[in-house]
Amino acid sequence: MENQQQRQPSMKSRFRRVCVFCGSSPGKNPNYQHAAIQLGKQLVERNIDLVYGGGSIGLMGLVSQAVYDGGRHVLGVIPKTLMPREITGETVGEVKAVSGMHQRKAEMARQADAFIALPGGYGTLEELLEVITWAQLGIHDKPVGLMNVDGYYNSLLSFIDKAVDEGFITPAARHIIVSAHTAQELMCLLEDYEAEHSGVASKLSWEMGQQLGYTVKSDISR
Ligand SMILES: C/C(=C\CNc1ncnc2c1ncn2[C@@H]1O[C@H](COP(=O)(O)O)[C@@H](O)[C@H]1O)CO
Repeated sequence: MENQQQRQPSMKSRFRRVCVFCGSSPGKNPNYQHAAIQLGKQLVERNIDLVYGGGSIGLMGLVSQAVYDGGRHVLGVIPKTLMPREITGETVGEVKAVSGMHQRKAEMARQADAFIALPGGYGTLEELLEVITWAQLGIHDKPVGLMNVDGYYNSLLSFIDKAVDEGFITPAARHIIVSAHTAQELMCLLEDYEAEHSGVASKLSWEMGQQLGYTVKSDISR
């Protein structure tokens, strides 16, 4: 379908670009695929661009196509090793090649004003937990949303609540995760989210920036 750049935005958002983590598989429940498309449409409606892991496979392909079809900018960040079309498929919009998986995550984080995880597997969980950990440390204060489609993440949320009960996660850090069952509800919650954690770990931010190849702290903690 043609990219409809001239479509008028109908809603204002505090976010310019959102990073979506999601399955490289479509999942068995059609509601996961429906949710990926709905999230893409929500971003379009709110005039928000997308950054994601690139390619057209699984839920990644569905969300990126929906954003692209709605006329918003799509940025796919792909490690060079995953670039062959037979691995991740064609990417709509702009493609940024990076040298490895760590650089990909850093670049996606740098480019985004907020993060959202749809259902997914190990890759999605790893990406999600990393941005939560970075928020906990104060490396960034960007909102992190969980699309709990049909209760897919109920067991993860229960586990995190247990970690709070057992003293491994503070109640303040528990509030980093904003979850909802639908894209519309989640976007509304994220728009209102205010970071509760105190202080920015400036030394850590700086060191991580150095490690990841960025020269200034604000590249990540913006
Ligand atoms: C697993 C195989 C290929 C996966 N190909 C990927 N292509 C693009 N992005 C990927 C891929 N694998 C992981 N990612 C990143 O992690 C998330 C998806 O991982 P999940 O394990 O499917 O949840 C996604 O957000 C990407 O950024 C070969 O069989």
